Amino acid sequence: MASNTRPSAPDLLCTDLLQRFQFAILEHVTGADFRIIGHPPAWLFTLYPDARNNLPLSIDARTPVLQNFLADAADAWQTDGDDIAHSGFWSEQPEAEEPRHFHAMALRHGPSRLLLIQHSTAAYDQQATLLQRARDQVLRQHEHNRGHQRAQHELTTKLVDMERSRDDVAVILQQLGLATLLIDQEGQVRFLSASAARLLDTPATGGPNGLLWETLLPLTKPDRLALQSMLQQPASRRERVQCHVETQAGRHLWLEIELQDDPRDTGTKIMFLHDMTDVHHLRRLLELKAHYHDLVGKSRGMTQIYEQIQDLARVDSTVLIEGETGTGKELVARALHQASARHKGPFIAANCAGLTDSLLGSQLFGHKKGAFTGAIDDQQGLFEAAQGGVLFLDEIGDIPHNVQTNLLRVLQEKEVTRLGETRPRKVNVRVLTATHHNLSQDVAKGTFRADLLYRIRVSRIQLPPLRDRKEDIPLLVASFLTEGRASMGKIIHRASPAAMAALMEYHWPGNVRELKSTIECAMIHCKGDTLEATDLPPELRQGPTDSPCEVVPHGDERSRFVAALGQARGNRTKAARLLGMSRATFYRRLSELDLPTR
Ligand SMILES: Nc1ncnc2c1ncn2[C@@H]1O[C@H](COP(=O)(O)OP(=O)(O)OP(=O)(O)O)[C@@H](O)[C@H]1O
Repeated sequence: MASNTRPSAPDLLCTDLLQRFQFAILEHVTGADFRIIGHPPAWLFTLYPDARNNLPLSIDARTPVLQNFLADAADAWQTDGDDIAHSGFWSEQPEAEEPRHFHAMALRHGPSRLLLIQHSTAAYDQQATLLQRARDQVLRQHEHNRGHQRAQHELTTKLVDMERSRDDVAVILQQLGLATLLIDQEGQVRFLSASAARLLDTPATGGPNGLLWETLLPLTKPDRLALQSMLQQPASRRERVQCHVETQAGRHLWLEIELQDDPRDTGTKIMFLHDMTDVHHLRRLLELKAHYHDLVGKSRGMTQIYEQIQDLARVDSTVLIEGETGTGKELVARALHQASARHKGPFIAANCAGLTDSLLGSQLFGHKKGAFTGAIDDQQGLFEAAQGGVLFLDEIGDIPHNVQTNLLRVLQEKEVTRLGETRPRKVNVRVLTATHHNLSQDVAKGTFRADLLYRIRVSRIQLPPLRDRKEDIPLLVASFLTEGRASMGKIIHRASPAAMAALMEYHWPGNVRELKSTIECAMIHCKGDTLEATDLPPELRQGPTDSPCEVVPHGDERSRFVAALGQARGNRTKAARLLGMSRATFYRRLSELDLPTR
């Protein structure tokens, strides 16, 4: 075990708690060198066997994601605030072992630059489940917190042995440094330890002061009821109660409250307050920053998008989502739907590109039987289908003029009239739209109605291209490897440092969609458990290659399209995927390039 532990008294509980969570705590020394704080978990030595003897521990290409993360960590260490940098989840598979999943956080603690690495015990490809489980795990692990149990044992023994006055109890509680209250049968606070007073931003009280615990602890009603009910339970059936408290100084705390009987008088209860606020914040940060619904990314650009989505989820306005092809516009629309009060209603996506006036009109607004040739039945449109939910209109810049006029009317009146009918029907639908066009320019050119633009652009979200947020690439790669593992059944856990460098270097004109198809393609050709640079398409590599990976050659755009169609044997969906673009964009470019769309 590492010998240079630094157990300063106030940090002991915290360090112990982090270790309970399987955190390895490293302090930055210089460059990639770190000093291990406390007792490192055994898994650290499976990653860095030499750390057992050769301190300091040097982070290197054995953990490429972690090595990569050091650049982000350096930024977080430089700030004076409470910035925490998150690596997101990644996997390592030490020789002859099951894959293990990790995430790391970098933060400053006074002058110390800390790197916390956590071994995540659940499968990281089920992050949502993991977060829920992690929370349960927090509770379970905390339950077994040895330091705390020792303290409680010591307390109980002393109470039984000594049978002294309450003053003695108070002295012991005080010395143990735990946040505790003693409450009598009437619910009055008989004692409040200095730690508890500090935690609650209230003066300590060594003796009875007539204050009820409900007054001292400003809990929400459900939390108060839960605690009251726990007070009635026999000791064997009591569980910890999780509570949120806003202190007198306005601080928000997340506590777990544990109740014990005073061994000399079971009418008196000892309340232990466990402060879980940091853990709560860390988890929230982790949850908020590394991914949001199905969106992956922890760059500043993406975290700002997550915040925007959260804000816009609270209102019901139309939103225009702008961004290059493959930047995740549809995922943003889906996240907005999921985060909003309409999440129980439907999410209907319609692509407006490449459809004629009447087809798109009938698709959106519905039609009456006989309204046009082929209208063999009454048919509701997508507006009606999205009733109570969200209608996402992709490629809104491509809708024909006639449909623009009808759409404007629906947005204004909140009612649709099916083609061939005169009776309008009320609709309650939130409309989200997306485009890669510059709609202001389309308005200037006269191809898009200005009044419709103002209607749909009440709020806007602008997605950054991938080349402007390359720090998201390792996280996206990890996420696509996970998806690929599930769908292809190939156990590939990581990209080699050289492959990762090539992925970071490339300019990604097709953005995240192109990255995703690149990883899928590379996984097909990968022979081992690590993606190598040679598994990547040639445009990402330097020098010639004999990789059999299916790729589209460089050259002018028309030849690239022709080559892609050839490779895909005329299958347009496959050709679009090879070029890293959506079908809609592919069809649009085909007609712009004067290539057959059928
Ligand atoms: N931030 C992201 N995290 C994870 N996957 C992403 C992200 N952004 C895009 N993707 C993936 O890339 C692909 C394209 O995403 P999406 O269809 O949302 O892009 P788009 O901007 O709407 O594209 P287009 O303009 O071509 O229709 C999808 O497979 C999606 O899952």
